Amino acid sequence: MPNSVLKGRSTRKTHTHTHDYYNRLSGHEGKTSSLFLLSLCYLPRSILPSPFHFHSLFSLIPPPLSLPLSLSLSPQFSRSPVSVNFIEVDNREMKEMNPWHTPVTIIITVIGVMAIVALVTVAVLQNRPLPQKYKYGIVMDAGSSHTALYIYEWPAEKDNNTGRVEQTHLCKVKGPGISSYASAPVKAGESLRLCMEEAKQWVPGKRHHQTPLYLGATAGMRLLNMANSSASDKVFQAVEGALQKFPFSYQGAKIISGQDEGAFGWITVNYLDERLKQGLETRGALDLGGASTQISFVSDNYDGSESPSNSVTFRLYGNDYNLYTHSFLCYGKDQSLRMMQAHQSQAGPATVLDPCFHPGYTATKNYSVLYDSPCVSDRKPKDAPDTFTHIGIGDFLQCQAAVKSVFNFTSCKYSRCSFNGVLQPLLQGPYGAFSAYYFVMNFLNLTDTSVPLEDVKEKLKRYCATNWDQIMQQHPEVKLKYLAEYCFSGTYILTLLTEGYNFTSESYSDIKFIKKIKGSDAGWTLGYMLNLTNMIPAEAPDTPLLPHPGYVSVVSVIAVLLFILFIVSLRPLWPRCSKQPQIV
Ligand SMILES: Nc1ccn([C@@H]2O[C@H](COP(=O)(O)OP(=O)(O)OP(=O)(O)O)[C@@H](O)[C@H]2O)c(=O)n1
Repeated sequence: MPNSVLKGRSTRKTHTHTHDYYNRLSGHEGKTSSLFLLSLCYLPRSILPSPFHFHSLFSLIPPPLSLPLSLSLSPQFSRSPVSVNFIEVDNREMKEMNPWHTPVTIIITVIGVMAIVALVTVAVLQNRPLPQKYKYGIVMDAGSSHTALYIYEWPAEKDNNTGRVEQTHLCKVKGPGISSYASAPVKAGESLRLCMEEAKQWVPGKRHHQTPLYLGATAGMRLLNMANSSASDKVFQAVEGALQKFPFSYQGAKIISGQDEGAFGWITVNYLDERLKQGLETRGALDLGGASTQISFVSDNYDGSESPSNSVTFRLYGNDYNLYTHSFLCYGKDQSLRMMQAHQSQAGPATVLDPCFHPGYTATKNYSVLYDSPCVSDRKPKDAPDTFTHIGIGDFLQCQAAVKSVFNFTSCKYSRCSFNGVLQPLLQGPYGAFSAYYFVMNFLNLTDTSVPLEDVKEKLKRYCATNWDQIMQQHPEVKLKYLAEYCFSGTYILTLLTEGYNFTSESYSDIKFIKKIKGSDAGWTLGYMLNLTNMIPAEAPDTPLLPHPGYVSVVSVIAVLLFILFIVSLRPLWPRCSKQPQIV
């Protein structure tokens, strides 16, 4: 831009004019624009692409502000000791020489800015997470001691692989397990009604019809089915009739096999721990119920060729697993107590002295009730009286010996066995122990497995020796049936783990007693539902390269870079300051 366009004035005159102009524009928005122009011209040369022609900058002021084409100073500037030369520019000439005023440049600029704004807006809006909608699934665990209803939920748009399934509600059915209703099957169905009503409240109405409802029965029904299959069928009929009255998508009630119970418990634990998705070392699962107990783990020493009935193979998230699992029917804690007491009362005595119950504990028990289970029925003494007096003596060491009597360690046709001639590969930790393992060890305050096993046994020894009256006084809130059995249950757990499964003083610390993982109960139900709804993909899902915030950031940065590029590309059109700004 030729310097001739600038028309410098004498300092004195300029000063006067400045004041005149300032007076005219005082409070006018023109102040800001003028200050902006001055600032641009005072930018260090290094950041300016070419020397600015000071007069050209007037053209950057929008037309209404660039008139009258006289530069004013903000009050701050006019008060500073620095004096400024006043500049007057011929407006018409300026317009002709400044390409920023050409319609094409203005249109390109406007379109460029609009395109960038549109790009960023679309990036933000299109990828904005939608308000979360959920899907639901209901699983009823019809266990030997009780039934529990679990409600799971997961994000609706991600059900085929990536959404996390979480437990939202647990309802414990009042009364015993459904197998206890063999003589009055209708009551088995009725017992489920309250929890089903609760489920109707927890699952939004518009999701009811698409919410799958499963009922899986475990060892209690396995035993009833063995003892009396028609009674078991009637219980299922009653249960089905009751469940079908509810608006959910009923998927059937069935007895799940011990192998499935073990495998689904293992899936639940490792799914909740996110070990499957990330392909991490898995955690073995130890599940202790009332009528059966399961052990499941992956071992490098087990490929399924030895005792294939203990092998379950999976392909989950792109990884192959060869799981060892075994379910010991009758080795849940209620049935094992029966087996131990059957052993103690083989001769049918009128009094049974029991080292696994507290001193001072006395109860009258019925022989026919004790032997009313396929786990012990064949051992019922012939000439026993109807009842016997059950007396506690609280001796841990004797209790341990009595508990051991329920395990058979004599025969093993495999390379190594746990008990009862069942193959068990070398233990490979870590392990999660849940259900009754947790209830019992938590009550006894023995969940810390870093405490040496000998100390754990010592604590249990003292607990067992404590008088029953004192125990009842200390725990008035605990159900008497549970309370009376914790000495036996603790002893059984330690014996099962160490003598049965061969945990040593060292490997005992690999066990973690758990109830919940990230808000969901550890147990077979979640794994069961994940399997039946195909919620765990065999292959690792394709994940988007960038999460939503990352995507928006990248698009925004690209948009800003494009904008800068666009501005720089117009460099030939940039206005210039004069080499010697007219500011003194
Ligand atoms: N606070 C509690 C709750 C339960 N229990 C015991 O824990 C066992 C129940 O465990 P659970 O996993 O619920 O077993 P079920 O599902 O009923 O049994 P199964 O899986 O063998 O059918 C029962 O022996 C019960 O007496 C306990 O000792 N303390």
